[in-house]
Amino acid sequence: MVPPPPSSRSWSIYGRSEITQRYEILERIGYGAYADVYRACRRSDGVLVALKEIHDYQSSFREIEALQILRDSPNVVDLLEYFWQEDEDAVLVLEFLPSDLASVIRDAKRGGGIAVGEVKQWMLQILRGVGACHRNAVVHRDLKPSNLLISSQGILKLADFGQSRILEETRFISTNGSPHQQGSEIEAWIPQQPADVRVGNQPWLDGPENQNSLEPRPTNEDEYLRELDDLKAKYAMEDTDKEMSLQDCDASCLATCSTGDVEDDPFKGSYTYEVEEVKEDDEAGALTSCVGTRWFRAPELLYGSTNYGIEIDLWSLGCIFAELLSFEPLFPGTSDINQLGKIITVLGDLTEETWTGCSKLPDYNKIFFSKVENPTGLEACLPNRSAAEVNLVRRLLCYNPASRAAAMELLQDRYFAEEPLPVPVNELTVPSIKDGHDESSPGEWADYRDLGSDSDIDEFGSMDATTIEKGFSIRFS
Ligand SMILES: Nc1ncnc2c1ncn2[C@@H]1O[C@H](COP(=O)(O)OP(=O)(O)OP(=O)(O)O)[C@@H](O)[C@H]1O
Repeated sequence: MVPPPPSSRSWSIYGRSEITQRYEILERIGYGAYADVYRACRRSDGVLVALKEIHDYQSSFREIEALQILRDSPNVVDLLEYFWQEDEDAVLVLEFLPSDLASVIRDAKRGGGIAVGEVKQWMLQILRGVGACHRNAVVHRDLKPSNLLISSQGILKLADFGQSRILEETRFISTNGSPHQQGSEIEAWIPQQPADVRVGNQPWLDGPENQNSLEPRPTNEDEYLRELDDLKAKYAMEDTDKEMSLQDCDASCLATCSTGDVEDDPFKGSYTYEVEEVKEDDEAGALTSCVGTRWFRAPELLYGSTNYGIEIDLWSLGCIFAELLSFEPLFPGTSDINQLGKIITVLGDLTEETWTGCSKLPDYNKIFFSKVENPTGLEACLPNRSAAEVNLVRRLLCYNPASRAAAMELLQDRYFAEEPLPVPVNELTVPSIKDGHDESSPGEWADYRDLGSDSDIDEFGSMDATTIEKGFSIRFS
């Protein structure tokens, strides 16, 4: 999504005395779909911080909740405090992290690569950060290189939890219905009570609306297991409802046209999604499929799944690792359909043979791709990389979400124990300049970033659209 021009932004942070008394705001350093981020100096001790002013209630809530849960994780950005008053945007005070993985990749592309020992250390830190999220039942839902921030000492930290969700038990069940075989995650079902770091008087947080979203967590295991049973029953019913209301297609972002739309524009559904960007998860707990930046979005999301879990982060991780190894985005799709096409061209057909149960995905029977006789394969996308490196990426980029290796599992991969060993963190090369999204620094890399977000022009290639019972089907070649 293209953010509003600076002139239409609130800039309200400068008028917030409770903030400006404690922090000197130095400059705006970035913005995203929902937030403006400023570099600031804490008046009491001169420490640099990032002030993230979030313009969306739900994003604020999600980011604060996730960061509280993950507050002791060394590879997750530190939330120092936050300000949130009624009728005002939330402002999060975060540790200031001057660089990010996108800049590491940019510098590698421009100037001769990254040593294998450094690649391994970046990967280890990413895996520890993602592992911490998943152990705590937090699914990030927007992992990409520019959300992996880096301190000047080389410590990499996951940031931007505005799209994150705390998962309930059912989200650890893979979409094909079998329990997820990731032992370490089982204990992580028990969500932790977030520590309270509220600042100031925030009575509205205790009102009924907020009690709803910050539900008290069960405190002991019996209580928790009882809640799981309730949830299972609830989601079982919900899934049946979804099957029956498939033709409404209102929860998916791909080819969501009804027959009525065909007359106007068979691809209106896709365009609509581009404009709407992130849809909300519904109140009953079904997740939206419209999350994350497209290039890093898992195939089940592209096919409209609303019943997914940590596995979508693992797919993103595979794309990030591939980019770290080749300095090029692996699947740079220009539309959701084009994105799926790019994935299938490399990995081969997505069928019941490659992922049992995929035909039940909401949009699976609406989009058909011609059979890919000779998939490109990951090796060809990662030229000059070792078999161990390709294998690491392959363990993440599995069509079947349940087959994707967990972050904690990958930490044990022999790749990290083989020579050359990961370099110590303080020997990593940290780019001194980060490419922001700021208007003042447009250019090649900014364009690169924009391409990854949901934008506009679709490249469909040749296609046939035919009317079917539930709407229409599109066949691409
Ligand atoms: N702790 C931080 N230290 C330094 N810079 C930061 C920090 N947090 C965010 N930024 C900068 O601000 C930019 C926007 O922040 P962030 O990605 O968190 O916002 P967002 O609105 O949620 O973005 P997106 O549209 O990518 O989801 C980031 O790309 C980064 O450059």
